[in-house]
Amino acid sequence: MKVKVCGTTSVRDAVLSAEAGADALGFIFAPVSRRLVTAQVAREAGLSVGPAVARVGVFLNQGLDEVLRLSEAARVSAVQIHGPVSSLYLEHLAAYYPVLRVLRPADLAAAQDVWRGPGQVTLMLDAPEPGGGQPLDWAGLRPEFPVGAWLAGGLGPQNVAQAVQVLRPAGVDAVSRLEVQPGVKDPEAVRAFVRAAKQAIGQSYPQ
Ligand SMILES: O=C(O)c1ccccc1NCC(=O)[C@H](O)[C@H](O)COP(=O)(O)O
Repeated sequence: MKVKVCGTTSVRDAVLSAEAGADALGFIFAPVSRRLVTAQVAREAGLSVGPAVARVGVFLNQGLDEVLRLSEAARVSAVQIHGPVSSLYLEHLAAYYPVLRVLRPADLAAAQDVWRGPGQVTLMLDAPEPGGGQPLDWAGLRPEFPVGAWLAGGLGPQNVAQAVQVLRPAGVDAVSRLEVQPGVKDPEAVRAFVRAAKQAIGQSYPQ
């Protein structure tokens, strides 16, 4: 199971998350976000942690040209796509980058746009408001939670172990419970989140 720390806006926070053991850092390029980062800062932050840590560009309702341009400029290693997009959009993007496709649980059944062709598209289930800190109903989601999917939505140091035990996601992602203010990490919360998530792996997955 992978652990992603999202909403990275500085070199300091990138290094902090990497040293805490995060497998992936999220850089949000959606203009509506309070954690918006420039491609230049994301690139510097990504370079500061080295190639073992995935650098994920996060997008919401943005066109392909913009996603590809910003991803190239920031030198990300994967992209995360929120909002309605077509299967053609995902197909195109997956030719360039591994894709984390974010859906709300309500959209899961009708998700026709999850790409199943060549290229890597991984599902992530998140709350309706990205970065809003609202946990999903893990028990209710259990029967339909897709194997290999990631989980986000209101995860933090206090609850990530329980979420992992219930759903056994392939990855977890969090932002708002790891901050002192939007876009600024709380070092203790980041360390505790990564530690709790990694400990939960040992207790929740068959060896
Ligand atoms: O966090 C944002 O501001 C944001 C804005 C627009 C699109 C995506 C955004 N965040 C994406 C993430 O990956 C968050 O980590 C995920 O939604 C979970 O957030 P939280 O519930 O606050 O942990």
